[in-house]
Amino acid sequence: MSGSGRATILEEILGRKAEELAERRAALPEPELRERLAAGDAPPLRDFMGALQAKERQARPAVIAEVKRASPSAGVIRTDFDPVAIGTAYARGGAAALSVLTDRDFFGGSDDYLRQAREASGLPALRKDFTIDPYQVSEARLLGADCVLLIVAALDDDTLAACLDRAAEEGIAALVEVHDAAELDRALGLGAELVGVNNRDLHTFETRLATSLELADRAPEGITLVAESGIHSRSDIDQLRSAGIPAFLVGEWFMRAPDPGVALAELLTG
Ligand SMILES: O=C(O)c1ccccc1NCC(=O)[C@H](O)[C@H](O)COP(=O)(O)O
Repeated sequence: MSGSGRATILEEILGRKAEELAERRAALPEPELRERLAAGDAPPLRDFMGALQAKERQARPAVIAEVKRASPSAGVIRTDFDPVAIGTAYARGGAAALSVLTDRDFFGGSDDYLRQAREASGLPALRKDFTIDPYQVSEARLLGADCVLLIVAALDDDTLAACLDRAAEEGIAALVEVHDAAELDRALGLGAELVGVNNRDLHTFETRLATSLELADRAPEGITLVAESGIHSRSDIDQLRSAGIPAFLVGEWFMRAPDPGVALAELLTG
């Protein structure tokens, strides 16, 4: 609970996520989930990390383009929401990878949007959701995700370590999201290799590009950093790149554009 005694939005989301997890486990118990994976029921994996690094080698910013219908901070963002059209547009516009919101209650997302956008784009995809248990990592793999989001502020060290282990076991990447130096140190201490710095304070919704700029200096060589949230322009990207950040996660800017693929291409070409 926050200092004011009222639950913050992150606490609210995590409370609902625990209920949803119980519902999902009842519908597909973990042993069955893992049997389905062992039987090869998941789509073939795509190399998420490789896609970010390939763009790095080509000296172009690697953009993870987000498929997001709504958010707690902005409400409904896109009314003509078509994940197939958006995924196709992002592939055409030069995305390195997709991020697809699957949380239904707070972001209007769906597991189907992940399947559909990934299939239409041919790109590796991050399942953007609130992971609180290794079950969801295996579930993400079954849905076809190539990467899962692990938000440090939402996890204690044991659970974060268990989720990272499960991601390694399933062969999928983990984007470990931090917002301050203490969270970055925790992520690195547990061996995270792909680290997202969220410029959005998940308690207040304020976005500050400076968050990524400040934390970039603290990340050692060999860590792939992704700046997330509040990125709107080529000059934002150039500023972040000059601090050594090679990859960028952009949602709302593209989702509000008439053609998200054109908005992405414009961001890439400046
Ligand atoms: O966006 C929100 O309102 C939000 C609220 C609570 C938890 C997470 C939230 N957003 C997730 C994200 O971090 C963004 O979708 C992502 O980084 C893209 O940000 P943007 O380009 O600003 O849409």
